[in-house]
Amino acid sequence: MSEEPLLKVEGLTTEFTTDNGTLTAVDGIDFEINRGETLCLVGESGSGKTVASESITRIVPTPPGEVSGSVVFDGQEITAMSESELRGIRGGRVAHVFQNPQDALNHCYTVGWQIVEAIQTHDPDVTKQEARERAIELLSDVGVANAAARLDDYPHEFSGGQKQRVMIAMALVTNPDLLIADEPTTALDVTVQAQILNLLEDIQDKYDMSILFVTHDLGVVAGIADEVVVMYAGKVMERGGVHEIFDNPSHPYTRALLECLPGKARSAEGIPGSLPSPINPPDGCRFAPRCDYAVEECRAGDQPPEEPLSENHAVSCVHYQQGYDPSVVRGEATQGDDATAGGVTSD
Ligand SMILES: Nc1ncnc2c1ncn2[C@@H]1O[C@H](COP(=O)(O)OP(=O)(O)OP(=O)(O)O)[C@@H](O)[C@H]1O
Ligand code: NI
Repeated sequence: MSEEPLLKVEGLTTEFTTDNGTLTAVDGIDFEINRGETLCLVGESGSGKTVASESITRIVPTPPGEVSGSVVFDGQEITAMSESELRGIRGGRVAHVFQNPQDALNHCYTVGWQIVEAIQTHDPDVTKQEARERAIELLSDVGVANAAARLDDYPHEFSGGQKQRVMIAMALVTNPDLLIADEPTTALDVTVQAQILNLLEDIQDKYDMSILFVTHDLGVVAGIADEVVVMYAGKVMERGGVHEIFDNPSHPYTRALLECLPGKARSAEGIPGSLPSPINPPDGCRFAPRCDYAVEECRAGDQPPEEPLSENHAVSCVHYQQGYDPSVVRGEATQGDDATAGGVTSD
């Protein structure tokens, strides 16, 4: 019998009431995160990754947002919890790290003061002295050199990468089971990015956490993910283990994202076209309007059901359904087929 996942999300849907109508940012997505594992939620800007990750503990603003579906965290249905019960989980067993550490740190207080404050808020029985010692330990754990001395420095005395380390230290205060990191390296330069990714891997082991890593950059996914969920316009396009996704990318959207990585065919321009309106999404596969391989069936009904490709790999694409030929979307020439794979745009 396999161990129950730490997080099990089913039919997660988040809608916003706007002046122009109801905007569905996340439209019935499912995923699971196993203990000690990292799941990457990846997709272009506006796909609904942030909203999905913030809907788990409902830190998404409600209203105007409304979250539905099931979120089971460590065996407990948390969607049914009251605001006050949820507060115990957020910033506790589930911690968040965001893209811009400067927005989250208070400029007026030393970094040490802020960590001590977080420690004492979490556990009022901890003395100031104990909290300071713990803060030094945390800062060392996240790789801040001379942690004891740096405690009395203000945020502006830290570089961007160091500030992100401080934010990670703050997230670790409660010894969370799940760390949700939303584009934590996007604002950093490439070398620092790599250091922060390594840090996350190190502390994941030390603190025995699961990580939900949100990014628009498939390039960072390979190094950190165990599992990958590719999102587009509020829906899941493809999911699988990191090897399945990189060695056998199957949805035209995933394949297009890979083509946009540095050094690849579309690295300069990105995927042509733009996301559909989340207020009035197209019928059929959400990606069909931008897909080189869309046929009539791709433009009708709902998002196609996920077709299993292997034990840990599934794709929501008509071309993988029975009666269709997936080689068309995979750029593999089919025998006796004169249609050019890689091809014809239908609009
Ligand atoms: N508070 C809100 N009110 C109304 N619409 C919102 C709100 N927050 C997000 N949205 C909309 O929800 C959709 C998904 O946004 P989200 O921020 O989750 O995308 P994302 O995948 O995280 O993109 P990025 O890579 O840019 O961070 C977008 O269309 C966005 O405009
Ligand atoms: Ni986002």
